[in-house]
Amino acid sequence: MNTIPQEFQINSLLNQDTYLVNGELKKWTGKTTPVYSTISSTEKYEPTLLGSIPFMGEIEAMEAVNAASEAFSNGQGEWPTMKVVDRIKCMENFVGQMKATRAEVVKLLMWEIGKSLGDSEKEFDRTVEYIYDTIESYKELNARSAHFSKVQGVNAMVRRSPLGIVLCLGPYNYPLNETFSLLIPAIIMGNPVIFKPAKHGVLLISPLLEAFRSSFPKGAINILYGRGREVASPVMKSGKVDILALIGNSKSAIALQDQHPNKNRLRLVLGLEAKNPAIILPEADLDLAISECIAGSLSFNGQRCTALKILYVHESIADEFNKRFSDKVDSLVFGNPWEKGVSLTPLPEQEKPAYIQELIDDATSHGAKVINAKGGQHSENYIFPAVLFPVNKKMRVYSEEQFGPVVPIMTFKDIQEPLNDMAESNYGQQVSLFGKNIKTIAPLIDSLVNLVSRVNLNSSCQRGPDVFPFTGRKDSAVGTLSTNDALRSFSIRTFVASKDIDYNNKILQDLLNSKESNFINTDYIL
Ligand SMILES: O=C[C@H](O)COP(=O)(O)O
Repeated sequence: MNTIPQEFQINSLLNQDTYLVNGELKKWTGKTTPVYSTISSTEKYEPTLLGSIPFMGEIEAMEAVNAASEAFSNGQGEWPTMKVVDRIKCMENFVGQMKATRAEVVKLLMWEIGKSLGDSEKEFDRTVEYIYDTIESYKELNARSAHFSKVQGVNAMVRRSPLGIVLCLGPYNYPLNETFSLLIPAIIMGNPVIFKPAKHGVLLISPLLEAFRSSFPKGAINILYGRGREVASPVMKSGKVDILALIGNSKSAIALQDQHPNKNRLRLVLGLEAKNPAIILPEADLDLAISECIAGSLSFNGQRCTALKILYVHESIADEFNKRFSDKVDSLVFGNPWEKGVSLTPLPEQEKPAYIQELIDDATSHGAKVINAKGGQHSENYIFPAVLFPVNKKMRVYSEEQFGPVVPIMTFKDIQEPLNDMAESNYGQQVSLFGKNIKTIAPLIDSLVNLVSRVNLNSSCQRGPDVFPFTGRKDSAVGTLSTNDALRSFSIRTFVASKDIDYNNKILQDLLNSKESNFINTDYIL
C-alpha cells in the first residue's frame, strides 16, 4: 500500500544470517525459513515477505547447550561467580545499547505482530524500564546489612545463587517485553540462558544480537532460531536444562517438560493460559465498566493472556450493558498498525480468523447471537470482534481461551454463579470486578483472592505495573514474575551457617566487609 509512511517501509529483505553461541555471532549458511507478515504492502492483498531466519536443528541446539554448560561450569564459571557490581555493569551496558535500536524494533513489532505504533512504542519503552527496574531490585536484593543473624546460637549469612541453565521461550504477543521479563532476571541472577525467539516477533531480536554479544561473557546468552521441535526439544532432551522459562501454552510446556530425562531437577517458570472474567454488579458505573471491558477484552485484538475473555453481567443491567457495549465495539476502527485512530489491527496468525469464526459458529449453533452489527465481518487478515450473547456452558467459547477478537457475555442473578464457574475453571489468573457497594464487594474480594492471583477493582485486568507480582493459580502459571519476584524465581537462597565461635565470626565479618564477596543481607534468612 502506498500509504505506508517512509520510516515504516521495509526496503530490503531482513535475512537473519547469524546466530549467537558461545559469545560469537556465527554465520549461518544452512536452510532457512521465510518470515511473512500478514500485513499487505500492495493494494491487492498478499502477505509481505519480510526476510528469513535459520532453520536450525540438533547440532546447533547442542552447540548452545555446550556453550551454556561451559559458561555455568557447575556454578564455577565466570558468569555465575561474577561479582554483583560487575553483573550490573554488563546489564547496564546491554540496556544502553538496546535503547539505540528503538526505531528498528518498533517498526518490526508493527510488521511482525501487527501491534499498533503507540502500543509498539509502549512495549519497547516498558521493556527498557523493566530492565532498569530489575537492576534496581537486584541492587536491593544484594544490599548488605552491617551484621549477620544469630538464631539459637547459629550465625547465618545469605546470598541468592544461580540455579543453572535456563531455556527461555517467549510468546508472540509480547515478543520483546514478556520474553525479556524471563530473560533479564534469568541472566542477571547468573544463569546462562538459551533463548529461542517466538515464531512471530523473531526478526525484531536481530538488532539486539550485537548488544547481547558484547555485553555478557561468552556462553551467558545463546540465541537460536527455528522450530520448537527441532531446537527446543534437543535442548530439553540433553538433560542439562535446570529452568524451563516459558510464556505460552500449557501443551508446549508439558511436552517440553516430558522430554527432560530428569524432571525432578527442572524448575518451572511458566506464564500460561487464562480465561479472566469481568463481573459487572448491578450498581456498577456502566460508563467505566464498558470502557474498561472494551480495553480489557479487545486491546491488541484480545491477544493478551490478561485479556478479559468472558463477561458476567448482572441480569438487571444486561440489556443496557449489551447495547452500549456492542455499539462501542462497532465504533472501533480496523487498519494497519501505523495508521492514526486505529485500534484493531491485522492478526499475525493466519489461521486465527478461521478459528474465531469456528467459535462464533459453535456458539450460534447453541443459541447465542452475534449482537453487534459488524461482528464477524472478515477481511483477508482479520475478523471484526464479535460480541456473543447469551453464552452458556455448552459453547466452546465458554471454556476455550480465544486469544482473539470475540467477546462472550453471560448473565447472572446470584453472585455465586460466576464464583462457582471460576471455582470449576482450569484457570485462575485475574478477575475484574465492577461495583460500588462496600458491603457486598469487600466479602466478595475475600472469595475472589482464593480463586485468582489478582483482583482488579473497577478496572480491566492487566500485568502492570511490572513491579507487581505476575502469576496465577491452577493451569495459568507456575512461579511469579515481576521486576523483583522474578529474581527469586531464577535463583536459590543459599547460606553459610556457623556456630557462634570467635574465629567463625571473624570469617563472617570478613565476608561482610569484603567487596569480593557476594554474601548479602543476612536478615533474609529470618
Ligand atoms: O499476554 C499477557 C501479557 O502479560 C499481558 O500483559 P498486559 O496486561 O500488560 O497487556
